[in-house]
Amino acid sequence: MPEFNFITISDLPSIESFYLSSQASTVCEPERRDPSHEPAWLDSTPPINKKVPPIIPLPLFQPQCSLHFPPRSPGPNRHFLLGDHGRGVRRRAIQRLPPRADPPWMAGRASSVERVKERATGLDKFVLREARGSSAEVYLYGGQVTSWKNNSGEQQLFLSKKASFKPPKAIRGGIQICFPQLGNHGVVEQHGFARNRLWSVDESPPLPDTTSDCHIDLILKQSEEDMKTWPHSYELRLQVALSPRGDLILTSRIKNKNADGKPFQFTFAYHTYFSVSDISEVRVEGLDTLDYHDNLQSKIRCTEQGDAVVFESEVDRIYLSAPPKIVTIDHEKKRTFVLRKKELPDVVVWNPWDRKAKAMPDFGAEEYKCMLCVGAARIEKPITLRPGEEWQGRQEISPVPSSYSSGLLDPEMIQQMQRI
Ligand SMILES: O=P(O)(O)OC[C@H]1O[C@H](O)[C@H](O)[C@@H](O)[C@@H]1O
Repeated sequence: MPEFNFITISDLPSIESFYLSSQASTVCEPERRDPSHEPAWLDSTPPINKKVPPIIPLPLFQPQCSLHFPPRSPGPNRHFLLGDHGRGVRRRAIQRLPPRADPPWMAGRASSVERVKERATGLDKFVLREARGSSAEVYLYGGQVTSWKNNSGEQQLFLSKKASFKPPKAIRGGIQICFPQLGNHGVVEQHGFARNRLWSVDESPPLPDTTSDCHIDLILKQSEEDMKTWPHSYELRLQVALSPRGDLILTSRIKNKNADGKPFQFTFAYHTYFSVSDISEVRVEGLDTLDYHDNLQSKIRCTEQGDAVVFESEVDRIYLSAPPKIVTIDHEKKRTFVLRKKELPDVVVWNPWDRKAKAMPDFGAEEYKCMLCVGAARIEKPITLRPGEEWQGRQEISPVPSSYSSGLLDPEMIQQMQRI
């Protein structure tokens, strides 16, 4: 699903139906007055996501209306043509749209990235503060995000009160980077070594894919010690970014730097601990009908029967070949996490429930009630890289109001998105 750009068109001509086009392409043809109609598309070059319905019914005959567009369609400051349908472009109108203005409270505020030494742990972390209010904390230890607050300052990630920040234990919570393996199927330790190694700041990061001006780039390379068990030279880059909307975007790049000509193979996961209000009120959508490996039943392959995953006992699964968008709905908190992923087909879903919670030294006995792991991964089909080759994977999480569920957008969400 694309994100949306919003524009406001003033002075709509009073015509019964119209179409709207941009320099690049025709955008959509709203059906006559009936808001329940899907728009018809006048052409398909370049392809536009046809699943996008006219979320805000187009109020014809009103002097002003808001329309939504997929991101590749025109943004601010571009020309639009407005014409009545069927008879050519009769009332040709070209509008130059004003750039979306920042809200007044943003005046003088800028994003920042600060390096801080944590007194309690002695570890270095980066504090990202996006100008519109969201923030994140990223440790050099594990390259791990341990905190992510939305634009209203609410924590979105779970971090155990009993988390250990002492190597070699991985920090329990946040987003763990699992490389070069997830689980214990491989030659290295459970979930790989990346989550408990000290990363460095990436001094020569690749150009960011996002428009975010609030990000940190980290890098992990092989150590002599690790070469004993996993004899490969690699560069694992991680960029953590906050978007103006408060989304948390993680991009990883892994490059084979072997000088001996040998390829290597790995699996990967963003083991993401969400903070939830009450696990029994949470549902994960987007995984229905998928096959999964059930780690509680010797990894046997099962098929999801429900239309959503709900939690009444321990769950430890790897869903296979999931769609690019997975939605975790927290009814009680009225909050939804929309997780979008690239090159990471699989999804880890885990809640230890009471018995396992008690058995974990770095996890509170009751904490299973307020956390849920849902993370993008690449497990079933490991990646093989030859020397010089690079792989890139990405996980993007957006916090949205709970009335949003898979594939549907509602006016409340749109209003909220319009405000930022
Ligand atoms: O305790 P950890 O090594 O961090 O692993 C925590 C959990 O991670 C994954 O979700 C695995 O599927 C679980 O079996 C495991 O218990």
